[in-house]
Amino acid sequence: MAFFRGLTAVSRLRSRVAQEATTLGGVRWLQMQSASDLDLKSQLQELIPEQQDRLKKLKSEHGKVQLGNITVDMVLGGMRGMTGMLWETSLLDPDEGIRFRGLSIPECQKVLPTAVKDGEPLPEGLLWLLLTGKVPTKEQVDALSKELASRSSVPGHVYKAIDALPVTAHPMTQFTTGVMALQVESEFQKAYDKGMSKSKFWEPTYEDCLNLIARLPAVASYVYRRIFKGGKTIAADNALDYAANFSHMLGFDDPKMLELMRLYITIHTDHEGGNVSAHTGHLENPGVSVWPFNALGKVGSALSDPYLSFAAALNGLAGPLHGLANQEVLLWIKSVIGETGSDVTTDQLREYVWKTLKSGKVVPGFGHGVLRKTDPRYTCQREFALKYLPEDPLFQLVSKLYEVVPPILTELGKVKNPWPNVDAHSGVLLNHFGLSEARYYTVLFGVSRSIGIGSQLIWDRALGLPLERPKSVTMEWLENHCKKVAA
Ligand SMILES: CC(=O)SCCNC(=O)CCNC(=O)[C@H](O)C(C)(C)COP(=O)(O)OP(=O)(O)OC[C@H]1O[C@@H](n2cnc3c(N)ncnc32)[C@H](O)[C@@H]1OP(=O)(O)O
Ligand SMILES: O=C([O-])CC(=O)C(=O)O
Repeated sequence: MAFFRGLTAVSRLRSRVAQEATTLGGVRWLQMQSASDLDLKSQLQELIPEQQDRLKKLKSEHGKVQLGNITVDMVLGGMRGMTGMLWETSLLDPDEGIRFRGLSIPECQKVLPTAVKDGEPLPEGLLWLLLTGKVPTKEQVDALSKELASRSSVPGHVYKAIDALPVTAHPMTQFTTGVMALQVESEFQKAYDKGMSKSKFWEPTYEDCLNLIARLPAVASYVYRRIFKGGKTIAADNALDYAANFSHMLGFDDPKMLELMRLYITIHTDHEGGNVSAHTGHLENPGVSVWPFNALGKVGSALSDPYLSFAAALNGLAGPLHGLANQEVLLWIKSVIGETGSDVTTDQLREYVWKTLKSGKVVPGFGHGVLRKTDPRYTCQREFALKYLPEDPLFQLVSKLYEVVPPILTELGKVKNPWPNVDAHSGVLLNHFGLSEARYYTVLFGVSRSIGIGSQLIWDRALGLPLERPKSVTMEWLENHCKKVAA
């Protein structure tokens, strides 16, 4: 395939000194040298007018082209298979999995800058890629690391807001409260209140999103240390990259754990637009708010600022069928061991899976709303485990589950995808390096997802995407409609 042949040429391309642009598989590879090329916002400034024209042309020339039929099943089935929104930063193929601006996870691992030789991609590089569609140079990624560090200071009232909650509150509740408290500094809200013109909305959105992404590791690690380490916080080391600094503030400095955090933050960022958290953030619904901040949605249900939107997204992520599944997987694995002992046989495992299903529960970490094969985010975490922790007993149990669970789910006859998803693997990796508090895991997912949701939010504003408001109908309406169609 031309795209893969193109990829082998990427390293040659990237080593060229002269400015050069080629189009490969929808991604434009660009090697640049000037100082302003290191500034992400300047890059966007250049890209936005051409993308606005592209959207205008698409609308005017192809606005009436049909994308498929909507069936009653789709309306009743959570809109599965219904193409209904624009999401530029990533696209999910049911068999191949996610592509970030056209690049699969293995391709990102090949071309995105790393902190160590042959290491995992730096999440700053993925942020750059999601926002611009271009693979950044190491210099661009380093500049973005510095920029995020310079934006990372968290106002004291945020910690006070978190401290107002009982320490027993779920980490996601504490984290979302912190995000809502950050909202009082929203640049978008200030600009909107001053009457800023719509054409400029993307700029304060950019400021808010970058500030939000930059500040989340400090808020998230505060929550972790408050709940699990007696409130003893660790100061940031702003010389480190984004993921390494986050790991450091959590209390984990093992170089392998830093690599894991870089991989973890990179792969959880974005999963096209229809997943619960991304879609919720896109809808920007300030109705999903957390006491005592529920009076803050004054910018209105359309154009809620990035903090409000992201807090709403986090509330969706906190559901056990979505992001909370990473917590559920590790707790489930530990409950298997608690019941059967650490040398679990295949038969015992099979029995436990059936017991879970018969009690009316799902097997966490398996199945997906869109994917129909093993999640490539699972596969890359498995490769990480094979490299760094092949002897870990929980990793071996996860490997055994890969053999045991899919045939059982297939036997049920109703599960569309029996294969493991991203959440089936993440917990055992974190647990290996000492981050064993499963209840915290979804917070890590949330920090990462800010990168995808934030990137798309900036493009939502740059492209002037409209308020989202699909039509709903009643059962009676559907029955009458079907009668008319049959007549
Ligand atoms: C980051 C992420 O969000 S990845 C997903 C994380 N979530 C999990 O791992 C939780 C376990 N998995 C699930 O519950 C589901 O597979 C979901 C929620 C991810 C997808 O749900 P759907 O799109 O409805 O899946 P699907 O169409 O295959 O469901 C059909 C039936 O199979 C069931 N099913 C699907 N996966 C599983 C599973 N892992 N265990 C048991 N039953 C399952 C569904 O509950 C549904 O049953 P029902 O008809 O009695 O209601
Ligand atoms: O795509 C989905 O529906 C769920 C998912 O895997 C994610 O959001 O990462």
